[in-house]
Amino acid sequence: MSKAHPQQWTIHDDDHRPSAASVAALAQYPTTQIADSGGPVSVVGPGIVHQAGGRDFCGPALTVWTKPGDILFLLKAPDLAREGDVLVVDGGGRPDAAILGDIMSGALARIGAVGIAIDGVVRDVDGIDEIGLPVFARGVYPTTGSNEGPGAINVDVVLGGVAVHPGDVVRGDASGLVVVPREHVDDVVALTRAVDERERTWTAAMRDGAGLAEATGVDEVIRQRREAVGVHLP
Ligand SMILES: O=C([O-])CC(=O)C(=O)O
Ligand SMILES: [Mg+2]
Repeated sequence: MSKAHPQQWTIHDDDHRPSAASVAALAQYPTTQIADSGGPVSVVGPGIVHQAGGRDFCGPALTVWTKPGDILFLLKAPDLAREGDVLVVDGGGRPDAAILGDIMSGALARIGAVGIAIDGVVRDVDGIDEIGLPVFARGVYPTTGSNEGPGAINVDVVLGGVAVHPGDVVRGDASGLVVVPREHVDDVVALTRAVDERERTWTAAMRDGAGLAEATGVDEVIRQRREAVGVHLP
């Protein structure tokens, strides 16, 4: 949990967002297939999970770093948000001071933000459920913390052990969160399409009567792995 950031007190408004078409292409695929793509994808560490609102979103990151438990720069963040954005907050994982609730979520929803991912805890879950904006965080806690800074907006942050740069694309669904660097979104879409096609082939084969092992070609993999480790069975 860091109480300082090299760019604390900074607010950037540069637009690093990838094209809406690239974001929409990535949004077609679930986090699981994106994570399986083998491309330059970060998987947000365990512990940051769905807390309130919807579950499904995909959009470029508007990043906030805040002193753990402080809400000053979260209150400013909606001024920098654009339609389609995902608010990503590095709150150092602090568990005993909520840094977002239904008032902030409502302000972001009105601007057209599509999701919120917080390395920290949140509150006002019922209100956020009513608003519907997906919120992922480490947990819930009823009291807020301080309102004095420092913080920073649109700087490099860490979410669940993963680096997030402003404009990187965050995809969330019921399985979790993945982050795709803004300059690699199209590459990851192409790699993920191949995963989807492979899974469709398996499903079609099983629909035609194949078992799981046959459909996935796993017998051949087991044979090769046995050979590799030098096990020779009849
Ligand atoms: O956690 C906080 O202080 C913010 C809050 O309650 C809200 O946005 O409704
Ligand atoms: Mg509140």
